Amino acid sequence: MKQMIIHGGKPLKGDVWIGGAKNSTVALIPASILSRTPVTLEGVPRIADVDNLMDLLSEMDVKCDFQETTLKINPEDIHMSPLPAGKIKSLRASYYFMGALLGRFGKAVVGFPGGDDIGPRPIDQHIKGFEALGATVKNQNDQIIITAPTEGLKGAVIDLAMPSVGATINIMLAAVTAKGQTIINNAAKEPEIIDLATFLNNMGAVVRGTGTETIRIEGVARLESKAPHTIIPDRIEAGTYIALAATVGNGIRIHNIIEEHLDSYLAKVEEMGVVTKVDEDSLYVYPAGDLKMVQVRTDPYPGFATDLQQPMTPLLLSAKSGEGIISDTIYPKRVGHIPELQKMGADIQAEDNFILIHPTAELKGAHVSAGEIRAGACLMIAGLMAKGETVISNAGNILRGYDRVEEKIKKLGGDISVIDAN
Ligand SMILES: CC(=O)N[C@H]1[C@@H](OP(=O)(O)OP(=O)(O)OC[C@H]2O[C@@H](n3ccc(=O)[nH]c3=O)[C@H](O)[C@@H]2O)O[C@H](CO)[C@@H](O)[C@@H]1O
Ligand SMILES: C=C(OP(=O)(O)O)C(=O)O
Repeated sequence: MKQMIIHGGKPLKGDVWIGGAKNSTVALIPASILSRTPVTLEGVPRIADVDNLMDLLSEMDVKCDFQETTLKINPEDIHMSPLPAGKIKSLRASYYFMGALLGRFGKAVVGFPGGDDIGPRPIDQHIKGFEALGATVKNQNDQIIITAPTEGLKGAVIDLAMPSVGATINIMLAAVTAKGQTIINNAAKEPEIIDLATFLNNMGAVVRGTGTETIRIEGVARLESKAPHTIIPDRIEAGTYIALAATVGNGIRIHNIIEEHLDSYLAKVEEMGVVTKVDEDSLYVYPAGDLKMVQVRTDPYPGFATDLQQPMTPLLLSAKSGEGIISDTIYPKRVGHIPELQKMGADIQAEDNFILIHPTAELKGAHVSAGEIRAGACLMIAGLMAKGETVISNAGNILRGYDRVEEKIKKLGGDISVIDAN
């Protein structure tokens, strides 16, 4: 088990570079098997989710070569293989192999995905989408078996009950090679979905309307990658460093960002009184003065991202007065950080589906556990703020999605290390 050890209380300063978006990357890697030619992805983050997806690709004889931030994927010798358990459970996005295998082979046998423990995460909308395209979906021994009819998948109109990121992407992956037109209504609008559409369209797919609530797909027979694809920057990683800079920063410049992707988040941070200056693709966070408490409500994009409510919490704790209320409408039970922050002396409680936060003058180091990736990011920032030593167990959950985090924080002057502990 990985442990993150932090000696807090030191001001951080300097420059940090944001990696490629985890939630794009984990869709682009499964999407690569739709290509009949080798694929090159640039700006790939060094995160455990990528390692696990590469292991899943190797089970299907897809070769990967990952150097620096360039990942070459060669699916030319791919064979259809069931992906029943093991690595499938290590991340959420392994479910994209359902759509990708169905699109490529007309059949997918994939175990139920893992991922963060943030409350119930059903996949009924994914299944509804596959069935609308003509596939038969069976649930056997903790595996989903999805089979296209002999004549292949056929385009359909699919009305999602909610704008699910995963269902939108999975349906896109299956529909790009289906016969005829597919329309996804009430589609998710996240930037990562646009990134995936750019990748697919550059391989010959015809996907229109991503970023709006209606996506139209005209099925094509064959996809071929012809040019490298550069992944968009990770807006959640960027938001995490903004919270870090506003709590323990003494002037931090965050490079490789797309400001528009952070609009709702920056609006809240600025409402608190944090001063930032945006340049072309970087953002400078000034050392924070007295901060005002604010209320936060998470929503689907372009609303405030659920993945940023926990990383922003240490910033709310450092407000001068008032009561902060967080309402996470996507995952109301995403509260695993609360008992851990309480161990550090934070005045924070979960009540019904709300999180109540009161200013906490000083956090103290403690032994805490990162139950999931963003709870971990929250505890990491709290540890950097706190007096004394903080030991975060289950730190592998942080490494699942934060690119070279130890190196980046050390470079800013933070006293942080990640060790193997048993
Ligand atoms: C790999 C990836 O991109 N993960 C992100 C993705 O997760 P993920 O794709 O799993 O999240 P969804 O957008 O699908 O979920 C949104 C909401 O819809 C519900 N739902 C979803 C699908 C379904 O079939 N039925 C159903 O009820 C979920 O329980 C949740 O309440 O979007 C989440 C919401 O922004 C983020 O927190 C995750 O970081
Ligand atoms: C919930 C998250 O990830 P995943 O969907 O991969 O579990 C996240 O990135 O915050």
